[in-house]
Amino acid sequence: MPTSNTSEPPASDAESFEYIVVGAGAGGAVIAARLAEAGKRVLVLEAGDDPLAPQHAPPPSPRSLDADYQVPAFHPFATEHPGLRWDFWVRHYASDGEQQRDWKYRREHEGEDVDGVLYPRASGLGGCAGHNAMIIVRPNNADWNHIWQVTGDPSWKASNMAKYFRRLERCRYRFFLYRWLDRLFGWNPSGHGWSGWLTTERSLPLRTVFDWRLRWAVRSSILAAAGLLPDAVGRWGWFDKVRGDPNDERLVDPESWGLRVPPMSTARHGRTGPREFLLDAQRRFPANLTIRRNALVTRIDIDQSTRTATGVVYREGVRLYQASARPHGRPGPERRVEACCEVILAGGAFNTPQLLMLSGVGEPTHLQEHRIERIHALAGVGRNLQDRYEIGVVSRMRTRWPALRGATYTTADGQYRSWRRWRSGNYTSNGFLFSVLFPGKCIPVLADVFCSSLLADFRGYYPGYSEEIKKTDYLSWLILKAYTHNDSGTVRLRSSDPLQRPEIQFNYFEDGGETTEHDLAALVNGITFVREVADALGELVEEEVAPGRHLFTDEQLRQYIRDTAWGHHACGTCAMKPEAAGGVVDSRFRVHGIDRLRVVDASIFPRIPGYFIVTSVYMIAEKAADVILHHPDAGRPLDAR
Ligand SMILES: Cc1cc2nc3c(=O)[nH]c(=O)nc-3n(C[C@H](O)[C@H](O)[C@H](O)COP(=O)(O)OP(=O)(O)OC[C@H]3O[C@@H](n4cnc5c(N)ncnc54)[C@H](O)[C@@H]3O)c2cc1C
Repeated sequence: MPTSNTSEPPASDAESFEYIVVGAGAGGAVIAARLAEAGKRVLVLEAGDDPLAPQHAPPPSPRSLDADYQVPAFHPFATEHPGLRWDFWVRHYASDGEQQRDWKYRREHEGEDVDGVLYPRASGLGGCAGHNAMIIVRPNNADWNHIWQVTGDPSWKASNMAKYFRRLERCRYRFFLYRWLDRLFGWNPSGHGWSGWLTTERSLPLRTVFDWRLRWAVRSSILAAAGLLPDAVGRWGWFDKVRGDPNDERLVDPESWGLRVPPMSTARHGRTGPREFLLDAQRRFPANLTIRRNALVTRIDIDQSTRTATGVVYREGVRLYQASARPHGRPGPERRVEACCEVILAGGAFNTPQLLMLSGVGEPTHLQEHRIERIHALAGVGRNLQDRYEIGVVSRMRTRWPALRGATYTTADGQYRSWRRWRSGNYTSNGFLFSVLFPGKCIPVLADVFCSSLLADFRGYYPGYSEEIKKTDYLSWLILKAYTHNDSGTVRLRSSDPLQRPEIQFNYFEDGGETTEHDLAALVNGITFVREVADALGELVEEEVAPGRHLFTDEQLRQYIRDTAWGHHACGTCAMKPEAAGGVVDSRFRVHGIDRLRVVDASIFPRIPGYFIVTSVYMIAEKAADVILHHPDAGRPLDAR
């Protein structure tokens, strides 16, 4: 019988660190780097490898892992690269009939019974920040104030959280005078950071500027979009004043709608992020930071009598987790390592709840189903799974975009050479042109519909989707519904085998009531909006291929949305709320009822924040470092407290 934990004293020969961080993704890498900088002895255990300097050769692939990781335009290929990818298969609906209406649904894939829709994740140093689209958009103030309301902890107030964005960012796309005014006089109206670890840039490839057709298309779309927004003149004034910057503090919340040009997390137009920060911290503080790759944590060791996390158990091996590309390596023997201060979980919204449940923390009947010995009953583990709803409106153009001539999205073409030699050209961009934000219906002030245009054929995630990105005669609008009302998704164990993926059920549009109607209505508005913008392109467009203009009534569009929506910002499965309200962690990231165990990743959000989630994850990791380091007991082993 698989038991999760014992109350035996730890083996005396086990290695010991002050902090053990599980997972080196957006949350884990940042907190580990900050703790190591502060002089703590930290061990990072990461199931994946380093994409740029792998310990083990990645599985054979025609594509270069190095380029897919670094080149902004190659991010879709990074999500399908066997050296990085973790494929999850998720259900949007419990009913088979409803689920199978989605053409992206697969019953079987590569000889495996998958029964779901592909949900890409990345494993390796940087986690999903190693394959994401690098879009950096800070959340609204309302998101932090909501956590303050839920927890009663005033340190979550937006006015306090703003400093974390400044701390982490190294903005390189706003007027340099701002940097000096901040440095000399402490005057910083834009709220940007100038010397953090996350470089943010924008890209404006000359080829797109010189492509008259694209220029005309962008101009016409912007004018059409601006004309559709209320108070077009006032909003244009704001756009001009802050250069369409979604991260300018003056635009967060009350002015959160209008036209935007989101920046990317790139340094000299190559991907940068938590991986680079973590490795830099290791270079600066080698004695403090140990990083073990290809190390899958299978259990948290929790002392039953004191309910205290004392360490973790892990297994070494290449691509051990079933979500990784095959071939899977052979799992090495179980190894145990002790944390004399704390264990910090940062495995992401799917893996952190899985690990807690495997370790005996979760809903008692569910643990019993899998014959896992219960350490602490915590019903909220794996509940409250949330995501955006996303929809694509895709048009085929009459001719190819001249700016994309010769683009093969491989290392074999001139555009790649131009990126590699000069860091210039189309591949410096992630493909997004500009975005429009507006309130879809439900929240009158906060924008909840985020529409972005990109030069590609993109209709969601399914095996091989990245090949479609190579088409050079398409324009897609990605409509993202923020502040969705669905919090009934779940992550549950499929088995007690830690190498198996959990069962993920999003329960889309679940409540069927007014709030579902709000979400659907907002998405219908999004489709109508981008269609009107696309109409401004007149003869340039050959045909709308998805949804297709034959679908035009509200009812038809709602059904289309239900059938094809997807998401990629999963969060909330270890929510920061009081235990009685279904919470898993308190406002100091501590797991309710278990001592010396924290969670610092996307799973802690009680409500899905903002529009793109990774900036919020970076900010909470910065906050968690403050919470841990400024606590009077920080760094003191338990028996000394
Ligand atoms: C395709 C895609 C594109 C995206 N684009 C954007 C974007 O442009 N902008 C944006 O803001 N957000 C984007 N996101 C979302 C964002 O990148 C993620 O939400 C964010 O990285 C989540 O951070 P995390 O720390 O919770 O988890 P992750 O970044 O997923 O990190 C978790 C890490 O933990 C490791 N791990 C898990 N379990 C274990 C274990 N048991 N033992 C050891 N290691 C373990 C994993 O290997 C992984 O490296 C995108 C997401 C996807 C999937």
